[in-house]
Amino acid sequence: MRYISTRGAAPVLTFEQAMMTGLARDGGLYIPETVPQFTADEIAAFAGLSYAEVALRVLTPFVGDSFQQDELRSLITAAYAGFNHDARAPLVQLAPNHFLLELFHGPTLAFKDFAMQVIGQLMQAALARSGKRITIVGATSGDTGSAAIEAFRGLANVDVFILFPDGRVSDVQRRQMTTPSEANVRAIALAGDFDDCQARLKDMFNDFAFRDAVSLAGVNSINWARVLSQVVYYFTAAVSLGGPMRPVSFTVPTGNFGDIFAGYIARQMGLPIEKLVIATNQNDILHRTLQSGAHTKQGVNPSISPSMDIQVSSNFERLLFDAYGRDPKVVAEQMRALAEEGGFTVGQGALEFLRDGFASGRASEEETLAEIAQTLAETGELICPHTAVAVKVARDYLGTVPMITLATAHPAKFPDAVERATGVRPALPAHMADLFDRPERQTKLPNDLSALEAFITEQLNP
Ligand SMILES: Cc1ncc(COP(=O)(O)O)c(C=O)c1O
Ligand SMILES: N[C@@H](CCOP(=O)(O)O)C(=O)O
Repeated sequence: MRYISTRGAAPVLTFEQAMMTGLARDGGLYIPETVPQFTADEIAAFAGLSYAEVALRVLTPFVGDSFQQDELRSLITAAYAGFNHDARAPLVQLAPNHFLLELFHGPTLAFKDFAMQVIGQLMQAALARSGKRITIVGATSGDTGSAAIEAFRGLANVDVFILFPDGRVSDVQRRQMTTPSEANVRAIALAGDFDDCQARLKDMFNDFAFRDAVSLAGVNSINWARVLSQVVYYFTAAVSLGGPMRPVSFTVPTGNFGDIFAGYIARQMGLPIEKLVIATNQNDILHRTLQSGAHTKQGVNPSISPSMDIQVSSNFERLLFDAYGRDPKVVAEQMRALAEEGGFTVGQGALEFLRDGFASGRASEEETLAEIAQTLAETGELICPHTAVAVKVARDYLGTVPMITLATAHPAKFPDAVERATGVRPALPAHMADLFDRPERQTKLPNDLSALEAFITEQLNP
């Protein structure tokens, strides 16, 4: 299996190389040259298997020679050992044809654990073989950061720096990043929004002198291995509702477009998915793009679903690559226009491709609060604001095909919003019960590449 860049001017890599490289050296994102296919019988055979075994079958054709089967099996098994639900990703029924896919039973209570725990295992195995040391820099709007810290804290050959937007994550999310005491992990509160964090991260990758000096690695969904690991739960969920003989639809709360892009890959691999619905909060660039064809930034507007407060949606580049018939020149030009002119217009053929593959909707702040209350009243389920955005949008697409809405975080990560909507303050699980008693450690830095690089360099060379 070979990996190519969406911008067409970076070396072609193996799975392991793409995982360790992060952003391609031409600024693009790595993507498999071809997407492996499963037959209906192969998918049907997933029924009754453990989550880890399905993950092994889904990952294997993408991994190629990078990991041997037995090694991959034991790494995946270790990755999911710390989840606190036997099914790992259980389904809960909300209505006759509407299901919630609970993705918050991992150690940091968000769907990020599904991929980050796998990446943690795979990267450690690759580093043990190479004897190298890496510096992971991550950008987070709240959940990627804690999942990355959890997966890599305490490791001798990895340093982790997480950039989060100062004042724009929930208190629980911030404390998950600032309270771990291991010296190899550092949380940086950046004066800016998530788009600034992600832009500075990409700037670091594009500064080859810095990148090479610190052996920079990425664990955002820039990294193909992140997206790949998220493909698995589309299969387990669909199969448990009768797939592939019975099609299903998914509604996905969307920000950086990694999670729903994983659903798009599952569909390409042969999983019958009728609708893939993009659900956005008031930061609705993706919904507006599907409606009008204009992909135009309007500035990030802080919301009660802060992890989705994103306007530069990184993985949309991977979808555009396909929408334009895998023409890297068009992608590179549109990404230049987004960065320098604030947007671009999607060409007619590409727009039809997007509309054939996806539906979309948006939920306002009021609608999100109302949905948290309505879901509790109707079903007894307490949902987080990100999940509520998706449940609200999904309601417009309910039909005869089962709808699976992704529940991406535990409500206790966003207790203020949930309490405001319902009067109920969700409690943190036992392993995090003392989170607010633990001392915090963070560094506040300006939204400035030189300042960030200087801080990281100094921390690595005290
Ligand atoms: C809780 C939660 N829901 C939804 C999303 C959006 O996912 P994605 O960025 O993959 O579109 C995020 C951030 O990634 C998140 O943390
Ligand atoms: N919502 C994310 C933003 C980063 O997304 P990623 O999938 O690219 O890591 C977060 O919680 O940090």
